[in-house]
Amino acid sequence: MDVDPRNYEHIAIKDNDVHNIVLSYLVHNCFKETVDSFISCTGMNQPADCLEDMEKRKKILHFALEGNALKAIELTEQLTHDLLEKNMDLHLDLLSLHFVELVCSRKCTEALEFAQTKLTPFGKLQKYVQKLEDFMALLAYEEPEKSPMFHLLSLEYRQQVVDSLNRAILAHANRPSYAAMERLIQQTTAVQQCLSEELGKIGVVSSIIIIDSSEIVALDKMLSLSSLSSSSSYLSLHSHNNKLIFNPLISQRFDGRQINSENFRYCTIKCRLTKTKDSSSASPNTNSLTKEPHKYFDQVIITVRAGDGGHGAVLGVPNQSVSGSNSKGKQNKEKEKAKARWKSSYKRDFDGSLILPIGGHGGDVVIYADEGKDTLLEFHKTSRYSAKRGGNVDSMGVLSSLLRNGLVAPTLRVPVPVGTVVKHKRGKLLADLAQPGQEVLVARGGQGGISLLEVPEHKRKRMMALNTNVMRDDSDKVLVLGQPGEEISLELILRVVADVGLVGLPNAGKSTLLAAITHARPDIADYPFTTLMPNLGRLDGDPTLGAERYSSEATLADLPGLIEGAHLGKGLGRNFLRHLRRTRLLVHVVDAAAENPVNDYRTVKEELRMYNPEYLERPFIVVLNKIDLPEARDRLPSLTEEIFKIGSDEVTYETEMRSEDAVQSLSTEGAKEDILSPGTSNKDKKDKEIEDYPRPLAVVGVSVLKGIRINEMLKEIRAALKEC
Ligand SMILES: Nc1nc2c(ncn2[C@@H]2O[C@H](COP(=O)(O)OP(=O)(O)OP(=O)(O)O)[C@@H](O)[C@H]2O)c(=O)[nH]1
Ligand SMILES: [Mg+2]
Repeated sequence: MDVDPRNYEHIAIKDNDVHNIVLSYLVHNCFKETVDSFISCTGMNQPADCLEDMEKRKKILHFALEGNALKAIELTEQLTHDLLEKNMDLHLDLLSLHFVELVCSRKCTEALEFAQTKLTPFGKLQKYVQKLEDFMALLAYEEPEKSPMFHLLSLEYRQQVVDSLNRAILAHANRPSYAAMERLIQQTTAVQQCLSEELGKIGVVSSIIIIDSSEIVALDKMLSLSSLSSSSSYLSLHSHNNKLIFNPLISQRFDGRQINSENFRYCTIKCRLTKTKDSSSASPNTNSLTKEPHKYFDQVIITVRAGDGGHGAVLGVPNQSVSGSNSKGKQNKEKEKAKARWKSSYKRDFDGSLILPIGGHGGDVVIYADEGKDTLLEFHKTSRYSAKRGGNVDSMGVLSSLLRNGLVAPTLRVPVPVGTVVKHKRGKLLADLAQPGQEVLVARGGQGGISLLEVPEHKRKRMMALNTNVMRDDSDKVLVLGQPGEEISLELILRVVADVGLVGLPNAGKSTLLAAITHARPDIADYPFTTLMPNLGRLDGDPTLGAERYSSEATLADLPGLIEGAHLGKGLGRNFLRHLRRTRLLVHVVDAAAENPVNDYRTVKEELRMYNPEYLERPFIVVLNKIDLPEARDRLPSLTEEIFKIGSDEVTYETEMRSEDAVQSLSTEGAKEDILSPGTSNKDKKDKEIEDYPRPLAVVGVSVLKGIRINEMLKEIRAALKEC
């Protein structure tokens, strides 16, 4: 009788099947006591063959897990003879456990010697080199638990090795290396994943039929879930000839054979897929990033780590003894030859001293200003940057002229937007990357380790004549190890670099103005706070200047709109007011068709004054926008006059930020508050009225949308830029 998968759910599960799965799991993992009580509870027969070696395996695994890897190796060899000889991966893993144990107990000399005698022979095979380097690197750290290779010291790593040892011993005894239950869990996970990929993140109840669970092997990839529709939530896994077949509808594809219920034993597992949160959106950081990018636009903390230096090596002197010859003359001849070979194999400096290879320098970390970057947003997603470690000197080698220095790791170059200030997390200013291409070295890679000669005591005297620095000496041993690279937490603060800052209430037309005179394409819409983050645009040079036109090019920054109370944090504008710091000229954009444009203008000025009175001392022009609308056009003359009158003739513009002010302002960025607190030296400025500050350089009526009087406005902007 063919089996309809929809009927699988009604198939009764036999207790015995489940008991077998559980028992095999307990035996597999050497839970001896539990095995005994499980058997007595369920009344199952003692599976004598399986229990036989459980005791021995348990002992071996126990030693390995406790850190006595050498004992575990010894017992494994007794139980399995050639297992470790054949399985080099496992052998190295076990030896590494002993090495790690020595490192953890700070027995560095012992660890180094153990590595040289037992681990480095594995380095003959390229596939082990990286692993060996990682282990050796542990020696370079005073606190290896805090090194980048810390996971090698973890219990998880040890457990992993113990698990693979267990599997290898079982496989060696021709027993399944994974317990049926482990397989089952793996398969269930795979099915769950396939289901959720296929059906989306909707709730699905699926019945997974595991057939002949003791024989379950990996999923057969030839079958797909293509025929799975959201309504068919039944899957079946068929085991036949050690092949597991996975198909929503009973497979006609199953080697062309008919499947019927008599061929298989069944065991049903129910699994419910529930709505799961997408892990990427689960992180609060990413979540808030997508919702409120403006908050993360210009400030971030990152950690950078330079690469560790590669290790030097303790180099052996080539073996000069010649064995197997009885003839003295021949022996002497061979000896002479070996001596000559050994001498010529030295690399020497011009003064005859030996040159020994050194480990490669670890990669430095450099931060540089890149014109292609606009924001610091991406650093919120990836906040850790690590350079590569330098290459080791070939520790297998004897001294020869072919021995090379370890490879120098490349510098890790991290691009940031132009205008980024780089600081130590706790304050110290490192660099202000205001020009494209400017860079700062923030973390130095570790120095590579030196190499030493392993010279027997009786030859030492003669060798000393060659070079005094190459002798092996206990106190120098540490220098053989590459030095750790620097790690540092940095604060990056973006200061938009622009010549002109556009300020005004929301909806005044700032973004429209930017789009009208530059190639920038900011979002424009008929509602406030369209602009959430500054937009930059490049104003072409003045064509009337001929060849000098390029010197009159300028960058404009369109900032989010300001509202009353912005200096106290209302709206978005305050987040960006600090970006006006580097501008030379401000352009106040006023909606001349608004209810009270003069009031609007005053509001913006007041906010600037409250935030930083110096902003009112900066040269500025006023653009009365939207004069295509009759209500603006009609009152343009009176508005122009009124606005022009606000301010004093007597004060002059502060056309330049003095350099010490600039440095001061950057080094106090940590406080983030540009608002002056009472008692500061600028208190007087803050107490001044708007009328006490300079008047605008010009007031122009335009319609940036309709292109009315744009040229006049450009003329005023250019003239003002020339002045400051
Ligand atoms: N009639 C008219 N409408 C304009 C003019 N300039 C801009 N607008 C309109 O005013 C609205 C707001 O323009 P935006 O450029 O987005 O204003 P904004 O100052 O950047 O606003 P925020 O980004 O919210 O601060 C849009 O609907 C524009 O089409 C103009 O000269 N005339
Ligand atoms: Mg805008």
